[in-house]
Amino acid sequence: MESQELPYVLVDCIGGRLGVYEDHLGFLKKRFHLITMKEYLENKTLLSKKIRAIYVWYHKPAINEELLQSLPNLKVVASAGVGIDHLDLKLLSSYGVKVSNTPFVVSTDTADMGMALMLASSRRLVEGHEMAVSPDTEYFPVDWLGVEVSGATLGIVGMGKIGYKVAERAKAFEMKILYHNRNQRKKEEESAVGAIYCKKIDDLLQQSDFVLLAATLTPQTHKMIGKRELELMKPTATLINISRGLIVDQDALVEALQNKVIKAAALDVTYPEPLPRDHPLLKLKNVIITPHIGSATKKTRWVMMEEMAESIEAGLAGLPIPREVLP
Ligand SMILES: O=CC(=O)O
Repeated sequence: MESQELPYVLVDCIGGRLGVYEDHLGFLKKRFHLITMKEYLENKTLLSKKIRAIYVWYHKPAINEELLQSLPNLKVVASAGVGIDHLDLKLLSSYGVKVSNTPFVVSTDTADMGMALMLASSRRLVEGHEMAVSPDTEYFPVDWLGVEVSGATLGIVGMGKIGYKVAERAKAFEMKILYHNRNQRKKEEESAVGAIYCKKIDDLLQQSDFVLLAATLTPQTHKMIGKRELELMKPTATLINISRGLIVDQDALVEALQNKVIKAAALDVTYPEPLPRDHPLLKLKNVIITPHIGSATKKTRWVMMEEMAESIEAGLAGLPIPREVLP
């Protein structure tokens, strides 16, 4: 097939680079004619009617009404990952645009990331590494006490696919597992991992040594962890967030960490991302921040890309869209 016959798909640039892995380009370019946002904006008249799909990676490009109005032949938006809080599904549907995501493939890696953050924070891996490689620090390991993960109480907020996978891992660490979720899991699912349901989040917050956030961002969960909730946590507890930054009131978190209301935080997500370089969270020793890399392993990112391509191809062929997200 000639490249001009391939469907035109809009992608964005992130930090001046194409928001697509180098390794994925060969696969994608065989199927699609990729147009960057910059190319599109420079050549709107020629391109607006040609673009039929948008490939959304790391929440980019932002899709608003103005963009939708300018793309009369847009049929599919394929979004990487499970969260779709960056998309206005009703608006997209009103323009006849179908949406897909990649909800299944990200769970294992994101759960691994939750465990990695919990272990890294509790055993002070980042601080320890910095000290161990620093040329002018005297190496004095007896200072480096952490807290135990094995046998501690883990409270999982949001027991969907990712939360449940965290529970499976935590079971191997002999943790006591509490969870809070809109709906209680089936008894057999609870007993398979030894998880105890807390209908009231307060009970979970008061008892947990580690509170791990794996809830979907919705208007109901927006800033659900605020000053009150942080004050309910133990002063020895750590907050881990692998879902979305906006689940937490970040100003309240900064205050709680500065005043030792809680012990520490380990965050794969913040708002905004990245944080401004002078943000107070970046100055705190009891905080670990990673750049939203829950699903960032080579294999998973490849499958995500394949699934997105598959959804675009199906949508453009008028077939049912795998993993379609309905408004
Ligand atoms: O943030 C990542 C995802 O939504 O999968």
